[in-house]
Amino acid sequence: MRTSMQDVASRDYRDAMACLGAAVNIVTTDGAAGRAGFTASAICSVTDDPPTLLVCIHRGSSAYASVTRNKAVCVNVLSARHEQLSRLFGGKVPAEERFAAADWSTLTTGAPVLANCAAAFDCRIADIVNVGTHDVLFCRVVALQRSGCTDNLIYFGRAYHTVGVTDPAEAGPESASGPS
Ligand SMILES: NC(=O)c1ccc[n+]([C@@H]2O[C@H](COP(=O)([O-])OP(=O)(O)OC[C@H]3O[C@@H](n4cnc5c(N)ncnc54)[C@H](O)[C@@H]3O)[C@@H](O)[C@H]2O)c1
Ligand SMILES: Cc1cc2c(cc1C)N(C[C@H](O)[C@H](O)[C@H](O)COP(=O)(O)O)c1[nH]c(=O)[nH]c(=O)c1N2
Repeated sequence: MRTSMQDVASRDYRDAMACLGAAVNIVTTDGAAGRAGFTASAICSVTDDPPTLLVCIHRGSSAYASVTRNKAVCVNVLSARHEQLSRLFGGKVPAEERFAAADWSTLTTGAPVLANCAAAFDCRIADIVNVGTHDVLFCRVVALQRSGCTDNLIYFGRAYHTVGVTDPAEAGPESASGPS
């Protein structure tokens, strides 16, 4: 199907975006404005000098006030075994219940860092740009956590998939490779 620029409805846009596979992350924050976190796929690297990534957050998200007031986030890149955790942080579950489901530490900003995630980027928010329903957060990386980097959780075609080699001993029953 071809659609011209002027007819692009948000539903058509989302249907096309569902064809763009993306890594799944849990973005967390903590500080005076409280602890919060949400699942996010709209994240990418901006520049390595200074190390900066961007995160798109819906202004209606329950995490929005805490994230923007604390001005700090940790981007926790999920591994294959984190599908269930991604679902918990994907909406409608109270923050305490989301965080109770995993082990967390901190690096520099105090934002929660997920134990054994593929990588964690601890960031201060350097700039915020409003675009439509979302804010684009430009996040300066101030500390890192890296682990084995063996596998990733991917969202594609409105379903979870995995890439890389997953240790069967670590994988949960829900994290088999392929759509779920
Ligand atoms: N960037 C986002 O805010 C974003 C991304 C992925 C999923 N979601 C949310 O997760 C839920 C399930 O999503 P789904 O992929 O199964 O079906 P969907 O039809 O809602 O989304 C398909 C694709 O469109 C994009 N998208 C969805 N909602 C968006 C939004 N509000 N702004 C910008 N891009 C958006 C994403 O790339 C998503 O994978 C929905 O509530 C969706 O809004 C939001
Ligand atoms: C795979 C996947 C990917 C994303 C999301 C969901 C899922 C399942 N969501 C939605 C987001 O996680 C959800 O809306 C928040 O948790 C807000 O819900 P609550 O307001 O907390 O109930 C989401 N939201 C957002 O603001 N930016 C994003 O990049 C994404 N990406």
